[in-house]
Amino acid sequence: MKEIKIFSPATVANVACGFDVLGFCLDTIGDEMVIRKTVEKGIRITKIEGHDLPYKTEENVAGVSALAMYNDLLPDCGFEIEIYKNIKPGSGIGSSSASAAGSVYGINELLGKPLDKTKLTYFAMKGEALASKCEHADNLAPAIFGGFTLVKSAHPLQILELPTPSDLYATLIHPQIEIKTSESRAILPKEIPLQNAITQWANVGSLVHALHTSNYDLIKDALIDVVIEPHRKQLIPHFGEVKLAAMEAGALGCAISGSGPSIFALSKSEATATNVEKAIRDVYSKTDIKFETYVSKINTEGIKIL
Ligand SMILES: Nc1ncnc2c1ncn2[C@@H]1O[C@H](COP(=O)(O)OP(=O)(O)OP(=O)(O)O)[C@@H](O)[C@H]1O
Ligand SMILES: N[C@@H](CCO)C(=O)O
Repeated sequence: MKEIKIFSPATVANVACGFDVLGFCLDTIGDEMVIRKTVEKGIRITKIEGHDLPYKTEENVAGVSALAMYNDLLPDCGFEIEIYKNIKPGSGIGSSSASAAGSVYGINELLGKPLDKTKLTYFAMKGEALASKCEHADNLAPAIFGGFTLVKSAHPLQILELPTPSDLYATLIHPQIEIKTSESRAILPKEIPLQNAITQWANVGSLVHALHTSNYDLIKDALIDVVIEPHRKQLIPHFGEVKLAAMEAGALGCAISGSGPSIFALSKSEATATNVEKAIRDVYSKTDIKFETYVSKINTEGIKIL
């Protein structure tokens, strides 16, 4: 195989209580990428459509992750990468992760799959670090493994795949403002009160248990973030109103997606997720901020070949 075309999905990191460890994969939103073997050695980005991003290999997350893998495997060929970007950079739904994960996934396929998914995530983290100024895998792991994932440890990298209850649907609203992950990390406190830590780790444990047992009431109780949301919510206009509208429309929970500005809600059934979409659209329709909304099944497959 000389060339491969892939779909690299958008993802929701943190899932309310699991800052930097939990994430899930979306179905209907994602980038496409073409990866091609070349005689000329090295990694080149030859085409980017959809958004204005750097072509220089060392300045694009797709190039940085691909180069890290390439320098480790030292294959007897080079690779060209084309990026067809649908996920707006700085959206909070894993735009940088989709590129960082997509390039290593594609190269691995073209080389006959020498690496497992954890090793792919490891190299993708090198690219993700360019965007967020730190190596974290909570968007990358769900993009590569699919479904819900928990990053047990980033160094050494250990990823747990969690089950996806079959009736769970996500609703997303993406206000068209850009929040850089590096900036929304910079405003976070370095220390947190012990009582908040206790509440948060109880919620993470409960959410993991709820996913294993398809306990939707417990999902609702656990989708609460007392550590990060209080600091980041002021970066997102109308966050409180969106959350209230989503909960009144029947969502199990509603929180900031990744580092924002996107906001996600989880619901039991597609019909409820669609009602939630309507309710949160109504909030932003009354403002002059442009926005997009999506309803998505949880994507249990992750990145796939088209
Ligand atoms: N291939 C790429 N795709 C997306 N962003 C890229 C890419 N290469 C470099 N970047 C840079 O990364 C930054 C966007 O990444 P960032 O992590 O801030 O947003 P995000 O991935 O949408 O958010 P989140 O990680 O919270 O979901 C922008 O500064 C962008 O220029
Ligand atoms: N866990 C990360 C996800 C965004 O890349 C954050 O919230 O900063």
